[in-house]
Amino acid sequence: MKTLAPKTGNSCFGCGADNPLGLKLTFHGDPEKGTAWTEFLPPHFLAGGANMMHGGFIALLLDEVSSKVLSMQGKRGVTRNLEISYQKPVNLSGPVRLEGSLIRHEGRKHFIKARILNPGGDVLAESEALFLVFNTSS
Ligand SMILES: CCCCCCCC(=O)SCCNC(=O)CCNC(=O)[C@H](O)C(C)(C)COP(=O)(O)OP(=O)(O)OC[C@H]1O[C@@H](n2cnc3c(N)ncnc32)[C@H](O)[C@@H]1OP(=O)(O)O
Repeated sequence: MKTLAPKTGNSCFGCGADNPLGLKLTFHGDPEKGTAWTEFLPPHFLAGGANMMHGGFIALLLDEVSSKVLSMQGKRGVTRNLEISYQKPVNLSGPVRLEGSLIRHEGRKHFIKARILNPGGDVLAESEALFLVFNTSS
């Protein structure tokens, strides 16, 4: 098990310590299994309408936890493709859990699935992403 905490000098909206507007998320994961996860209480400024999270921020969270699957393994890459299924509203009055896992990789191409769950274990949104990794030779 590995933990990635926000670092100074990193202004990433999701995980950096130096973004005053950022979420400053800490992630956990298993590099060998290719997994990453976190739990947090979404701030209300992520709202889209009523008490629901904005769809763009849902995409951000799925992208973020997907990228952390790679970070856990010491890999650096960027999102080439992100396909999202919005299944239920993400309610802003309770905590959410983000989970990501590596499906497979072909050289630099890494295929990663992710999801957002509520405390009852309901899947609210899911994604499949293609990340292109810079620092891999296999
Ligand atoms: C540094 C850490 C930051 C982490 C931040 C968290 C993640 C992010 O939010 S990153 C920000 C958002 N992403 C970006 O800004 C990336 C913008 N895009 C780019 O820079 C480029 O498109 C880049 C570098 C990803 C890829 O460019 P390029 O090397 O030309 O690759 P490209 O040819 O377009 O596609 C790569 C491969 O994916 C394949 N591919 C593309 N889409 C798909 C798809 N939907 N399904 C399967 N394969 C696909 C292509 O066929 C190609 O395959 P092959 O290499 O075998 O021919």
